[in-house]
Amino acid sequence: MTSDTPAPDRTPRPAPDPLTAYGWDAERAAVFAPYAADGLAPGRVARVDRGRCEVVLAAGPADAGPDGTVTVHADTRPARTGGDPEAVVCTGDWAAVEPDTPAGPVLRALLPRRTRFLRSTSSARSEGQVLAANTDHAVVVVSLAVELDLGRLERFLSLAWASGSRPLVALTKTDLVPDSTYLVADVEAAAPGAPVLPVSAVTGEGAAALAAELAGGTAVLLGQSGVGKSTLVNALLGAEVRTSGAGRGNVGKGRHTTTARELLPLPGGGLVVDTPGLRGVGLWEADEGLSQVFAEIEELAAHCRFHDCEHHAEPGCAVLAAVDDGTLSHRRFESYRKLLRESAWIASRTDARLRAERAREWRRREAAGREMYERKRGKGHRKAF
Ligand SMILES: Nc1nc2c(ncn2[C@@H]2O[C@H](COP(=O)(O)OP(=O)(O)OP(=O)(O)O)[C@@H](O)[C@H]2O)c(=O)[nH]1
Ligand SMILES: [Zn+2]
Repeated sequence: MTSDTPAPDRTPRPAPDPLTAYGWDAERAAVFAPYAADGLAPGRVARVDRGRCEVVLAAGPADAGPDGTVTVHADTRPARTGGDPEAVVCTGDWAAVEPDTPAGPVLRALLPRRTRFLRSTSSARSEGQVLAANTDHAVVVVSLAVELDLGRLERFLSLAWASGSRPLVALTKTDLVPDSTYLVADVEAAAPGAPVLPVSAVTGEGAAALAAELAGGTAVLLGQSGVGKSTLVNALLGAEVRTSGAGRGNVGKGRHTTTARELLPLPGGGLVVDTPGLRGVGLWEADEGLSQVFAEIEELAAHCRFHDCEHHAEPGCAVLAAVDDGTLSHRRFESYRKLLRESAWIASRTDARLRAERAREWRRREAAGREMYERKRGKGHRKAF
C-alpha cells in the first residue's frame, strides 16, 4: 500500500472476527500471536464442569454456526500453566486451543487474565478459587422491595472492585415502591464510583439503560437470592437468544453445541456470565475493593496522625473526628470496620505466612504502645492534641 495516493483505500477488509462478539480485541490478538504461529486457535471458555470445558472458537467453513463460532469440548488441563494454582480453567478464560487432535480439541495454554473473581477456599491452602475470568462489568443487584441492607451492598461492591471489573448497581423492582428517590440517593452514597440504575421487569424501566451499559464487555451479576438476577438476565437475553443455541444441533465431527454454557452473548452486544457459584458469595481478597467502596474513609484516613491508624481510639484520628462531627455516618464507619475485619480474618485463615507476619506485627505494636505509655507516664502529663 502506498501512502501518497489520494484515492480512497479500496483494499478488501477481512470479515470481522466472529470472536469479537466474545471480547476478542487487538490486545488479545497481540498476546496470542506466538500461539497463532504454533498453529493454535484462540477460544473463549464458556463453561467448566468436572474436568471438561466448552470453548467457543471461530468456526471453519465446515462447521459454520449462525454467529460464525463453534463450541467444542475439551479437557480443562492446559499444558502450560507454569505451576500457577490460579491457572485452572474457568468460565471467561481465553485459551490457545489445538482444535484437531486425534483426542479432539486440546487446550494448550491460558491467556493472562485481565480480571478475575476469586473465592478463598475453605481449606488451609492459600490460593483462591477462580470463579470467572475476564469480566468487565460486575452488576450488583439489589431489590427495592425489601429493606435496603447497605452493608451487604458494600460487601458485594468490594468483591466487584477487587475483581478488577467495573461495578454497577441495579436496583430492581422499582415498580413496587411509590417513590425510589431517597432509596437511590442512599445507595449512591454507599457506592461511590459506581453507576446506580433503577430497573423494573414489570414496567421495563431501565432495561435499555442497563443493556447499553453492558454492551461493551462481559458482565456478571452478583446479589442475594430473590433480588431478580435471573429475571434481569432473561430480560437482557430476550427469549429468542435463549433458545437459539438448542436449535443449532451438531456441527462438524466430534463437535457439538450445547445450551448449558454460562457465557451468554447479549443481543445488544456484550456477554453475561451466569455461573451458579458466583451469584452470592462470601468475601475474599477484597481489601483493594474495600478501599474503593469506602473511598471517602480512606481519604480521611490519610489525615490521621498515625499512618497505620486503626481508627479505634488513636489520638489525631481524622476518621473518628468525622464520625463525631457527623460528616461520616456511623453506619458506614461500622460497615467498613466489619468488612475489613472479615476480609482480614479470611486472609489470615487461608494464609499461614500472613498469620505469622501479623503475630509479629502485633508484638511490635504492643512493644511500641508500651514504650509510648511509659514515655507519657514519665512526662507526667497527657499531651494535648
Ligand atoms: N414486581 C417485580 N418483581 C420482580 C422483578 N424482578 C424480579 N421479580 C420477581 O422476583 C422473584 C425473584 O426473581 P429471580 O429473578 O428469580 O431472582 P434471583 O435473584 O435470580 O434469585 P436466585 O435465582 O435465587 O438467585 C420472582 O418472582 C420475579 O418474578 C421486578 O422488577 N418487579
Ligand atoms: Zn484514624
